[in-house]
Amino acid sequence: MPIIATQGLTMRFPGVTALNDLTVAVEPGVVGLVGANGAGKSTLIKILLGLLPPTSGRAWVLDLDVAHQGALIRERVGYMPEYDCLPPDVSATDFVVHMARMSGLPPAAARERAADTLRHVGLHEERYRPIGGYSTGMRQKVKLAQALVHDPQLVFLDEPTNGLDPAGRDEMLELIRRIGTEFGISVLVTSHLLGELERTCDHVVVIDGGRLLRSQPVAEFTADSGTLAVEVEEGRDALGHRLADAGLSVRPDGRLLLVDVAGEHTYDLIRDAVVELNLCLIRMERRRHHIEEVFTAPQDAWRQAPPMPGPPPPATAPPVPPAAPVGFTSPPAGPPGGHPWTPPPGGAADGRGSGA
Ligand SMILES: Nc1ncnc2c1ncn2[C@@H]1O[C@H](COP(=O)(O)OP(=O)(O)OP(=O)(O)O)[C@@H](O)[C@H]1O
Repeated sequence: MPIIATQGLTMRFPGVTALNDLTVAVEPGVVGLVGANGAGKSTLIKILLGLLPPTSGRAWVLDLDVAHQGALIRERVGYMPEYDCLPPDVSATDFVVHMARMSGLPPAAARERAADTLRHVGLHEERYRPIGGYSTGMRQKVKLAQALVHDPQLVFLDEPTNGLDPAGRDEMLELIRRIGTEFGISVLVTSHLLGELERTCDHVVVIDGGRLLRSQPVAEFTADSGTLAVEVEEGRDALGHRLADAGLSVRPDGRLLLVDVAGEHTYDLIRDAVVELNLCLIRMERRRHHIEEVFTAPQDAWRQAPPMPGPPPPATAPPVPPAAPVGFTSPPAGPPGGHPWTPPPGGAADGRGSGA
């Protein structure tokens, strides 16, 4: 059963469409909801909690209809809002106990659950101090604790890493992961940072301008790219030209060469070229996609790669005419859609680069 499902969900505010015909379903687990600022993430959460009626469309949370069963949804779902209005004069313990009582727990159970939850989020030591003296990271933990205290089936965490330094961010992401794995609570976590969701989530939903861009397991986002990253100690360019001569599609990327895998023989060609050129191979590994590439078409990504310099002319040879290496090193003379170091159709380039 999906934990969340929407069908043609649309939310229009005066002058802005926050959600635009959004249809998506997500299964239990740790789910990332990602989109730029203003993409519609918080609006979706408010609709899912039954707090904001959509302009049109329908939505269900834990099989409950947001239009009629908002109160039941809020009993079973915890919510960590993006912004806080925590009472400064109250301790974390008193605040979280109060929230537990509001959720219907009796006094003793509320105190026990609050102590447990504050310990889980890492606020055990400071729990009796007034919240007004807390750092941003501690305030985020209080918000997280109050979302978890009534033992929900599902939590909505709206930008939980906002305002945190790198160490605080890592700690929060680790906590979120544990909520899903150790406590078995499903999580919907929003972020505008794709990279941090890659480590934390099982599934990612990407929205852009209120529309669904993608909904996919993280493993599919980060599937094998079909590219080998090759690093040699010195002689990157010589190796690149040699591999292109051999008919491989190869381009530079910093210290690396990225080689499209055309079959098992690709490995043999690289090995042979390294040996023939007497180079020191540091690594050769399959590349995985990064989740950020969702926003970058593959051809754009390749265009960002700096064009490879042509091979330096041998000291004794006459200078290479400027036009000669173009077919080998720059895209215009190659096949349509080709890229640096892709040899022209019909096979290898003239071989001037090889063995340089
Ligand atoms: N109550 C409202 N009245 C008018 N416009 C609103 C209202 N709430 C949200 N919006 C608009 O709807 C769009 C989506 O806002 P929303 O807060 O859902 O985005 P978000 O993805 O959560 O962004 P952020 O990451 O900045 O929090 C924005 O253009 C926002 O200005």
